[in-house]
Amino acid sequence: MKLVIAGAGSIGCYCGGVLADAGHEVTLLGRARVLDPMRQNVLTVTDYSGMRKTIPADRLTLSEDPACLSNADLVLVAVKTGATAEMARLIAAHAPAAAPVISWQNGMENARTLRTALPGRDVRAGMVPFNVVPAGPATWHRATSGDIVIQSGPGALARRLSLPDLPVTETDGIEAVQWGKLVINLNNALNALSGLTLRDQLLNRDWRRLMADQMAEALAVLAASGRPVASTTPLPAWMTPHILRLPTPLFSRIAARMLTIDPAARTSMAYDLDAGRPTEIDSLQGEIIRLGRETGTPTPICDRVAALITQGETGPLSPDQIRAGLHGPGG
Ligand SMILES: NC(=O)C1=CN([C@@H]2O[C@H](COP(=O)(O)OP(=O)(O)OC[C@H]3O[C@@H](n4cnc5c(N)ncnc54)[C@H](OP(=O)(O)O)[C@@H]3O)[C@@H](O)[C@H]2O)C=CC1
Ligand SMILES: CC(C)(CO)C(=O)C(=O)O
Repeated sequence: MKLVIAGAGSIGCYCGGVLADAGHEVTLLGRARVLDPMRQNVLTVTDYSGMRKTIPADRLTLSEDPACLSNADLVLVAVKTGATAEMARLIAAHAPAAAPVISWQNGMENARTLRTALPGRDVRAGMVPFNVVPAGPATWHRATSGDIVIQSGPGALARRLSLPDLPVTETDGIEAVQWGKLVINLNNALNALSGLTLRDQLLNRDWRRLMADQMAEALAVLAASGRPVASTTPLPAWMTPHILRLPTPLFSRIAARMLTIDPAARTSMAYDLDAGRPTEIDSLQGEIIRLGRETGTPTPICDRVAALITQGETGPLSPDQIRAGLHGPGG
C-alpha cells in the first residue's frame, strides 16, 4: 500500500519505519530538520523489547512538499493537534479523494477537524496507545506496549496495516477508546510539569495520587455527560485510580506492565513543553473542563493543570505545588 504519513515526528517516523520495513511504500511528509538526518543516513526504529530496524533512505520517500500527498492510497495523520487544521487543508488540496484518512493523534477533536475539512471522504479516528521518543538523529524508540486501534470501515484497513511489530485492530466503538486514551493522556501535562521520566513519576506515590485524583475527576465528568469510556490499558478505567493510589510496593506488583517502560520515556507534551512548542492541553484537559462546565461537574485539578500549562509554567513542580493552587474539592 502507498502510505503517506502526514507529520513526520515521533509517531509518524516510528510507525512509518516499521511499515516501510514490512514492504509498504511509505512517504514521510515532514520538516527538513527531521528528514535531513534520515537523508544522510538511515531511519532507525527500536523498541523496549530489543527490536531494531534500519530503513535506508532510498526505501522511503522523504518530502517537505505537501504535493507528495497526491501519491497516497492511505493518509495517516500524525501531527500535533494545533497543526491538524492546516494538514487537513493540505490533504484536501493534494490527496486523492478516494484515499482514506486516519488520525493517529491524541484527543477527540482531530478526527472532527479532518472530517469538517474533508467532506465526503473516508476519515477515521484512531488511537495509538504506546509512547515513542526521539532517541538520536533519525532514530525513534517505542518505549511502551499496546496495539493501535482504528475506527472500522470499508477496505479492511486494519488487516492491511497490521504487522507483528505494529498490530492494528478495528472497532465500532472508537469514541469510547478515544475517551479511554484521553483519560490516560491527562497525565501528559503532569508528566511535563514534573520534569520526571514516566517511570520515576509512576514510582512516586504522591504523583500517582495526583494522577489518580485527576483521572477520577475526568471519569466523573464523562459519566455525568454519558460519554462511553473503554480502557486502553489492561486495567478497567474505573479501577485505575484505585490501583494508582496503592503503596508503591503493592502498585509495582499489580501494575507491573505499566512499569514496563523505557527508563527515559516522557510524554509527548513533556517534549513540547521543553522545546517551547504549543501543547495539546486544550484538547486533553480542555475537553474535560468543557464537559465539566456543561454538566455542572467540578474539574478543579484539570482547571489548575490547564492554567499552569497555559500560563507558560515549565516546572519542575512537585505534586504539592500543583495542589497548592487548587480551589474546591480536589484542594
Ligand atoms: N509521541 C508519543 O509517544 C505519542 C503521541 N501521540 C499523538 O500523536 C500525535 C503526533 O505526536 P508526535 O509524533 O509526538 O508529534 P511530533 O511533534 O513529534 O511530530 C509531528 C511532526 O509533524 C510536523 N508537521 C506539522 N505540520 C506539518 C506540515 N504541515 N507539514 C509537514 N510537517 C508538519 C511537525 O513539525 P513542527 O513541530 O515544525 O510543526 C513535527 O515535526 C499527537 O496528537 C500526539 O498526542 C499519541 C500517542 C503517543
Ligand atoms: C505517553 C502516552 C503513550 C500516554 O500518555 C502518550 O500518548 C503520549 O506521550 O502522548
